[in-house]
This record gives sequence, structure tokens and C-alpha cells, in this order.
Amino acid sequence: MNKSIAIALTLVVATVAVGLPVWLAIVESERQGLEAVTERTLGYARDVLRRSDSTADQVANGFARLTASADGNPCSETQLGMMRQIDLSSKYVQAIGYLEDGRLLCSSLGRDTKGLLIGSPDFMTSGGVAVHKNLRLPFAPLETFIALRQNHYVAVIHKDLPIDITTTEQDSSLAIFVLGEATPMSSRGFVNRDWVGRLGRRSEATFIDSGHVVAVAKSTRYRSAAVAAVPMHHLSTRTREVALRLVPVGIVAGVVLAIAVLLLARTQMAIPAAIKSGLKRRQFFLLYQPVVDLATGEWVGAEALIRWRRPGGELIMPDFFIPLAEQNGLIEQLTHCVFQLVARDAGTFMQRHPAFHIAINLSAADLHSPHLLTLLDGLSAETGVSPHNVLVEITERGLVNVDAVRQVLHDVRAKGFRIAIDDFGTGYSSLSYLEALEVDYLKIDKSFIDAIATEAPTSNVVHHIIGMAKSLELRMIAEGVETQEQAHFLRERGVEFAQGWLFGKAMPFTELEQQMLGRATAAMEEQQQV
Ligand SMILES: Nc1nc2c(ncn2[C@@H]2O[C@H](COP(=O)(O)O[C@H]3[C@@H](O)[C@H](n4cnc5c(=O)[nH]c(N)nc54)O[C@@H]3COP(=O)(O)O)[C@@H](O)[C@H]2O)c(=O)[nH]1
Repeated sequence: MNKSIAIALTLVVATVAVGLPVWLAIVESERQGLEAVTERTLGYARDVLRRSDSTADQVANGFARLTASADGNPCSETQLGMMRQIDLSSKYVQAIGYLEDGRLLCSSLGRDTKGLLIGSPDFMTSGGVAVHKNLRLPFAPLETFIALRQNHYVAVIHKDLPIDITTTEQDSSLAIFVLGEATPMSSRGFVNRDWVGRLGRRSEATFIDSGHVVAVAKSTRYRSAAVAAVPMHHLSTRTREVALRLVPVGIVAGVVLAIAVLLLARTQMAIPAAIKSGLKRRQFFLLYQPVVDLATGEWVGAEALIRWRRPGGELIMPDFFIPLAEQNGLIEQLTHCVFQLVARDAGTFMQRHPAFHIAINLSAADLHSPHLLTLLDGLSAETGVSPHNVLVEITERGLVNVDAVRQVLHDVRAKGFRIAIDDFGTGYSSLSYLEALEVDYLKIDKSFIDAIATEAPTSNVVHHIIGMAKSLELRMIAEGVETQEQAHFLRERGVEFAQGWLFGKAMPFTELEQQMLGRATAAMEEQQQV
């Protein structure tokens, strides 16, 4: 990738890394702000409903007590005493009395109210209670009351009593409705008469309408509903409060993320230059992992695995730098280095052990390199090693373009070198696909070996791979064998070769040589004893 494009991309990613957490913090602040205001508005509606229900309870209870103790004279001393007691003991009822022809005959307020005209009601509830919504009393000319009348009894309550609750927002609206009535019994602030209708069959509803967060709550015992509404501008106050908490967290998270992105990008951009310098300064070296004949246990070959020792002593594994070398057009130089190292490490040994092979990993780009055949020829010419003893490993990913690769593989094999398909089963190879290519070995990927004799869904795949290899008359090398059970399973099913920690980890070539010598000596001694 072009360096300036990489820098531009990195900056874009870093900007997103800062912007995204901040944006998320703002969205979350708004969500929390709305949630808090909605919850509070619903709380107001519930408070109003609770007061309204309690008032209705006290009125009903007062009427029931007076009816039960009626003695033929509705204004007897006993009845008046009862009225005063109901008045004093109930929190919400201001007065209770007895009516005849719409006029008070007597009440808990005393004799002065005798003859007071209550008038005709505004409406009747379905429970048979007559409601006067705007009653004026001569001794409190500035106040408005509600009168509730049943049979001859009447209870008076202050009009604002059900909505007399404390709210944080001075401009919030409150109302109590009798269901079916268009106008509220009592209200304060702006109230839309359609809001109650939005309850539907629900007992509570919250929504945004006419610039307000609205909550409606319906009584479960009376045919009434309370409404509370808080103007939307309180939302921004609340959102600001939450944002003040969250946005700094978002900024810190964003900056940390951006720094991480920039550091990563710097490392990624610096690595190709470091690989080039590492190649110059000979920082790359090879370890060799033995390949074992499963039938005899003999070490018949080894796979060359590259390592990178940085100047500080840090060991870097190929999983990290090979993909970066591939992306940055450096893989051919690395492969060239591998061939040189193999020649230096193993050349003499292989001349002495003509049956021993060395496997070299190739990347997809190597297959399309015009230098590949020269490299291979150079290796055998320089070391005197027969091409037959060199195995090139190609991953399935390297075979994407079959037509382009077919000729290369043909040419490599024509020179006597052998070919293995690496990590088999992890890519997209099919039987027909493999039939079209000239290869000698299939390397069964470690993931399928791990699944042997387990409950893993892939535990059966190894059977199919073995079947496929046999039908194509390919020899098999199992990768990553770690247990005797896996080795036994593979041997029983005719897999010829294996690699893995069970037999030996990747090691310097000198160590591999010594171990082979030790094994040969031990085998000879054993034979002599027989
Ligand atoms: N193009 C090139 N690719 C290369 C080269 N050298 C290595 N590689 C590729 O890098 C990948 C990782 O390799 P490495 O970290 O060396 O790991 C190898 C073994 O150490 C590991 N292994 C082997 N046996 C076991 C085991 O029993 N258990 C276990 N946990 N790991 C084990 O497997 C890796 C060998 O893989 P493979 O090549 O598929 O046989 C890896 O993909 C290498 O191919 C290079 O020079 N060029």
C-alpha cells in the first residue's frame, strides 16, 4: 500500500477512534436524559392518581358511615358529630354535609352554611356520583372547590387538592380526568385533552407530544386517569448533566483508542523497513522440525521454519512477520534468505544422508516469481543435494489461481523437486481441484489432528482427508501430532508421515544432527544386542 494512503487511512481511523466514543457518549447522554425525565414524569402522574384515589376513598367512606348511622334526622347532633369527625379525620375532605333540593341542610362546617345552594352538577359518574367541578363558597370567595354528591350527602374538596404535589420543574403540567369527560376535574399548566386517549387499554403510557414528555396513569379502582407533562427543554438540562459525566469518559476512551491505533499503525509501517534491515543484518535464522516415518519412527526429513531475532534479543515468530512481508512485497527476499540458510545449515548433512529431505515453505507470491526455479536449481547446485530431497510446501491459499500455478508446479516437479500442499483442509481444495495439480504430499492441518478422538464437530474430517489423499495416490504428512493416541490413529489409517511435538519441536540444525546421530547409535546398539 502506498505510504501516503496508509498515513491518510491511519488518520481517518484515529479520527473515528476519537469521534466514535464521544458520539456514543452523547447518544447515551440523550438516552439517559430522556429516560430520567420520562421516569420522573410518570412518578408525578402516579402521585396525582394516588391522591385522587385516596380522596375518592375518603369520600366514599364518609358517605358510607353517614348512611349507616342515619337515624331519621339527617341533621341530628349524632349525625353532625359524625360529620365533624369525618371532616377532621380525613386528610382530603374539607367538608361533608346533607343536602335537600340542592341546598345544604347541615354540614361539618357548622350552622352558617345552612341553606347554601350547591346547584346542579356538571356531570354524573358511572358510579352514580354527581360532580360539581367549580363550586364557590361564600366564606372562601377566592377558592374553587369540587363537590361530590351521592344521594343526599355531599363532600367538598379543594379543587387543586389532587394535583397539589411537588414537582422539580415549576412549569410542569398536571391534571386529573374522569374517564369519558373531555375537560379535567382539576388541572394546572398546558394539558392536551387527547393525551388520556393515548392510554388505550394500557394502565400507564409515556410519550412525547406537543413539546412535552407526557405520562398518563389510569386508576385501577375508579374511572379516573392522571396526566403529567414536563416541557422538553428540561430534557436538555438533564442530558447536559449526564453528558458532563459521560463525554469526558468518551474523550479519554477515544484518545486512548486513537493512540493505540497510531502506535499500531506506526509499528505496522515500521516493520517492513525493519524486515529489510533484518535481512541485511542477517537477523533471520532457521529452526528445523523433524518429520517422522510413522511405521518405523525414523526421522526422514525436517521442515525449515524461519525465526527473526531482533537486535534487542526479542524473538519474532513467522505468524507475525510473514503476512507483513507478503503484504509489503518482501516475501521473495525472505524466501531467498531461507534458501541460503538451508544451503548453509543442511547442505553437507544432506549429501551424507541422501534419503533425508528438507521441506521449505513457499508463499503465494513465490509461486509467481520468475526466480523460483533459479532458486531451486541454485540450492541443489550449491549443495550437491538431489532435488528429490527438497520438498516445497505450498499452502492452499497459494493455489487460488489454479491455472497460473499448474505450470509452475509442473516445472518444479519436472526438475525432480517434490511438492506438498500445506495446511490441507483449511482452504477450499476439492478433489477435482487437486486432480488438476501435480503434487506429491498432503499435509493434514493440525486443527484436524487436534480433533481426533474428540467430540469436536470436525473430528470426522480427518477420515475424509485421508480418503481423498488415498484416492489421489498422494502421500500424507500429519501436522501437529502431540499424543500417542493421535499417532496410533494415523498409523492405523495408513498415514505415512507425521510432525509434531510428540516427536520433536523445531530446533537448530546442529541439534537435529546430534539427535539423529544419537538415534542412529542407539539403533545400532540395539541391533548388536539382538
Ligand atoms: N512462507 C514461509 N512461511 C513460513 C516459514 N517458516 C514458517 N512459516 C509459516 O509460519 C507459520 C507458523 O510457523 P511456526 O510458528 O514455525 O509454527 C510451526 C510449528 O512450530 C508448529 N507446530 C509443529 N508441531 C506442532 C505441535 O505439535 N503443536 C503445536 N502447537 N504447534 C506445532 O506448526 C507450525 C508449522 O506449520 P506448517 O508450516 O503448516 O507445517 C506456519 O504457517 C509456517 O508455515 C518460511 O520460511 N516461509
